[in-house]
Amino acid sequence: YFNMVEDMKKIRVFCRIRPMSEAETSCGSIPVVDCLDDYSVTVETSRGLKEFQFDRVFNPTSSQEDVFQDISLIQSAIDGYNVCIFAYGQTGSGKTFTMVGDKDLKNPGIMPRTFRTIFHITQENSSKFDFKVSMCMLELYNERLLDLFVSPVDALGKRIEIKKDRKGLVIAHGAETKDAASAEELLALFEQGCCNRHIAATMNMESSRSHLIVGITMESRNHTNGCVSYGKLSLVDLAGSERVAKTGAKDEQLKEANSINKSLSALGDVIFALSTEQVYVPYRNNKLTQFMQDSLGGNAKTLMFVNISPASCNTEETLTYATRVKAITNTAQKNSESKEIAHLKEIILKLKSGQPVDDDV
Ligand SMILES: Nc1ncnc2c1ncn2[C@@H]1O[C@H](COP(=O)(O)OP(=O)(O)OP(=O)(O)O)[C@@H](O)[C@H]1O
Repeated sequence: YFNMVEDMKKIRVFCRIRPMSEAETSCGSIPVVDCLDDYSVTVETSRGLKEFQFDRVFNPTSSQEDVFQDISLIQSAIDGYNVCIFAYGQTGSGKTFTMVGDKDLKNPGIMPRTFRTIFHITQENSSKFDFKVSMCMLELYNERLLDLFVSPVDALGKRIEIKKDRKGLVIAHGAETKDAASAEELLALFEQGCCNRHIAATMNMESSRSHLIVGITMESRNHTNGCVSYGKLSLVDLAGSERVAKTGAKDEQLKEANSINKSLSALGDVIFALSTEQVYVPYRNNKLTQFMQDSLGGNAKTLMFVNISPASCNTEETLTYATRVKAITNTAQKNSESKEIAHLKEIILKLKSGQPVDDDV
């Protein structure tokens, strides 16, 4: 039943408003973004109040737990679906905070919490299934994929190609894939990857100017009938797309910004094509969308965060991002609260509380 509910909502957009930063307050900016309820955001603009709808809105006081509690897609990936969760938004809007957490992981975000949840679910089901969990970790920098499980110098000498494997999953051919038997092992692999990313940053590849891609593959074998299913979870922390004119970027920075903008607009085109049910979906236009191909569209489930700053100095960017995702939320909204979904939700609640259900769906 859980997957039936999730099936009806293939792309969902959550909005997270971060608190005002010290820099914003000290330069005289004021908060102009408000949450009307769990689904709507208003932005005060010089042309009046603009309202935007999302599948869920998190306000500046929402904690990392609150955000993670609303993500139910980890179970879907373990059940054999391809799932993609990513954060999108202006530079400094809170993408890394949402996806990874703060610097020393005192306030862990979606990625570390996901590692724990995967093993929590697999342990709960270990009497019925054998599970195998593996992970690859990549950085997309200036349109080049780099393996974060090898040293940055070695990574530069490696060629990584995006291919489909025998099971039909998209893989980064040439990149290391490591198995993990516990949440701690998965977290240790992730920290190793982050460490290589920091070293690379000191070699002039600033990490916030690159996209971080974590791919987790989950294989489950049913003890009773021997059936094997494969699910893939792609967790992506996208680089911020800075407006080149505003930042006055030059040479190398300009190349980085252009490359980031290229992959973000390719991703935007794919999401738009999917949400408007176009026949042709332009996955092959960019390495980012090529890698995410099996986790966007088709049977895959996508959760996109749009991170925004509440400050008046960022109103223009906030409006741009909110407007860009409007086409998607409109479609998602249409699918989200049908009678069938409400009925299935009721059944799930009953099952959770141990009450009997009539199987008349
Ligand atoms: N919800 C939040 N609560 C508290 N602090 C936050 C929140 N979101 C972001 N921050 C803080 O705001 C700052 C910028 O956030 P973050 O680095 O996540 O932005 P970003 O969108 O990933 O930026 P970039 O595109 O440059 O990588 C960080 O210091 C972060 O800790």
